[in-house]
Amino acid sequence: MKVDGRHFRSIWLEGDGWTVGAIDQRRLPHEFVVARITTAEDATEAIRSMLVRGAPLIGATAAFGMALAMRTDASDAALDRAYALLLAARPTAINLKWALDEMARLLRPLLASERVAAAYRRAVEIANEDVALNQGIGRHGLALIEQIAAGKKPGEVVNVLTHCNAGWLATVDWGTATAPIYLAHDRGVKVHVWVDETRPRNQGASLTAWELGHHGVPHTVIPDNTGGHLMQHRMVDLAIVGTDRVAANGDVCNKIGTYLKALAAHDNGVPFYVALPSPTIDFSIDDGLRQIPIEQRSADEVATMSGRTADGRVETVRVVPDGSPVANYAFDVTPARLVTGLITERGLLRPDRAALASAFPERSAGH
Ligand SMILES: CSC[C@H]1O[C@H](OP(=O)(O)O)[C@H](O)[C@@H]1O
Repeated sequence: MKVDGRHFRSIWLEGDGWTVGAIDQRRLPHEFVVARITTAEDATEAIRSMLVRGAPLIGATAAFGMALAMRTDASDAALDRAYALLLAARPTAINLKWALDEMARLLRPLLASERVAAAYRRAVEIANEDVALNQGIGRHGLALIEQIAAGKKPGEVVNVLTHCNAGWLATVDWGTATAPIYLAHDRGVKVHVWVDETRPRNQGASLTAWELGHHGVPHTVIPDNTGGHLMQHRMVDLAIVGTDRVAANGDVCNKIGTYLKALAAHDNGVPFYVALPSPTIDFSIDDGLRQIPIEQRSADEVATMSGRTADGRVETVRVVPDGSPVANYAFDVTPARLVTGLITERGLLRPDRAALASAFPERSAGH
């Protein structure tokens, strides 16, 4: 999407044909810094440190990480080492394993001499496919927003609430939850976005607000605990969030706090949609609450905050007493019963196994 009028993706193959560029999301919104990823170890650290984050982008980064690994050493042992290294970077987003499996399935049968070119070709394909999948999600989600807009009085806006960042920064481009929003905005539909700040890493305040601002989409950043109040006062027409893994029964794993938003939406009759590309579906599990691993991240992410000082410096300060224990669960699971529908590249689906298997038979086969 656009940054100061210039088109960017979140990750790309550089002109030298082998190094990988990526926006360092840890520096946003105060600094726009491009990182160079030149090894599988770099790619692993980029995922682990959240230089890149968001399920589809994590997958694309891992695919490039495998290509970088093959460039260094295309042996079977090196392939297995790179797969294991990248897989261990973060546990929850299923797109990471999906992308690694795609790469391994392609590379294992090849001669070592064929692997580098094939790996880069597939990594670029995975990135390009993600963009196309998100555009499909955008088209299907647009219909929801247009349907709500049709019921509004002239001049009234469609108020959408979103949690965390499932924008173009969480994918290669367009985003998942934001794709319908960008399309609606670009078509002149009056849309406004309530942006949950999303503690503790503030992906909403730092990333979603930054993206929407650069695209000119009206938005308001709100503390995480505000959404229920807005829903009680009919100030939210629709909630759209992303996801890191959807179980075959329609349970949705997403950023911590999503479950609480879904409860508030259910209690107030607000449609609660989850946007996802099909690589985010895990057909191997049918109970999200019990089977999806929830990442626990460092205490520092909760105990400290970073921001820009009045004189323009970016500083980090401690906001929790020294010695106070901290728990930092990065995700939670929203049961399918609280999800109105899934917005996928193949349409709007009920959050259940039958609908998912019918829409994606090629992926559900064997599970
Ligand atoms: C389109 S996937 C976005 C998804 O990923 C985020 O997690 P993180 O920032 O920790 O990678 C969050 O759960 C988003 O909804």
